[in-house]
Amino acid sequence: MLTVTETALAGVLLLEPRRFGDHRGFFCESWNKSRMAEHGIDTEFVQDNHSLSKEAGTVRGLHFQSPPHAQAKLVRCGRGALFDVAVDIRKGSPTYGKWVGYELSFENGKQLLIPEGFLHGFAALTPETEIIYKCSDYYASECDGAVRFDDPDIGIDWGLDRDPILSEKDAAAPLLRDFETPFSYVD
Ligand SMILES: Cc1cn([C@H]2C[C@H](O)[C@@H](COP(=O)(O)OP(=O)(O)O[C@H]3O[C@H](C)C(=O)[C@H](O)[C@H]3O)O2)c(=O)[nH]c1=O
Repeated sequence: MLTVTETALAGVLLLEPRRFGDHRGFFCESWNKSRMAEHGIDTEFVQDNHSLSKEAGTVRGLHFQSPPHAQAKLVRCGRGALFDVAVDIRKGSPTYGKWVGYELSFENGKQLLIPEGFLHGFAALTPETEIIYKCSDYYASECDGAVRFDDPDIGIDWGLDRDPILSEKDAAAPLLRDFETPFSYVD
């Protein structure tokens, strides 16, 4: 009912809930607390987010919320397709500054679990891309933080074939080297 795949970043997981297809379409339990616990995932989610990116090439990120309102996220694509990215920013982590990215789409039904201590961002790959994601803490604007999506020290390959559409906040975000991460790695 749920396939969980580890990634190159410990704690970042790729999830594929089973879809029951029939002549009408499909049914899928997109999130099941007990099923997640069977895979050792006990993240408590408190807020669902949903955004629409009208144009392909829209990039939102790289964002985080600092403690005491750090957020883990469970991300999926409600419509269209997106390239979802997580970056490890835990001081002392063996994978500090490293990233992983996966195509999440309505078609493939894949989800990405991103723990606290990681940046999150995505690029819309199609027009009218909708992202839907669970957060483990509430929005706290005073804890909102960002790093530039095109930080050369991180080196994300977004697969964009055009200049990205960014918010003013994202266009003005600092580089990783210019900011003190609020997260520390715990082995
Ligand atoms: C995130 C958030 C935003 N807002 C309000 C604040 C702004 O007035 C408006 C747009 O916010 P923002 O431009 O930060 O939205 P995104 O650029 O999509 O940011 C999100 O995109 C990346 C990919 C993330 O992972 C984060 O959840 C979040 O940073 O929604 C809220 O009211 N609650 C919220 O939880």
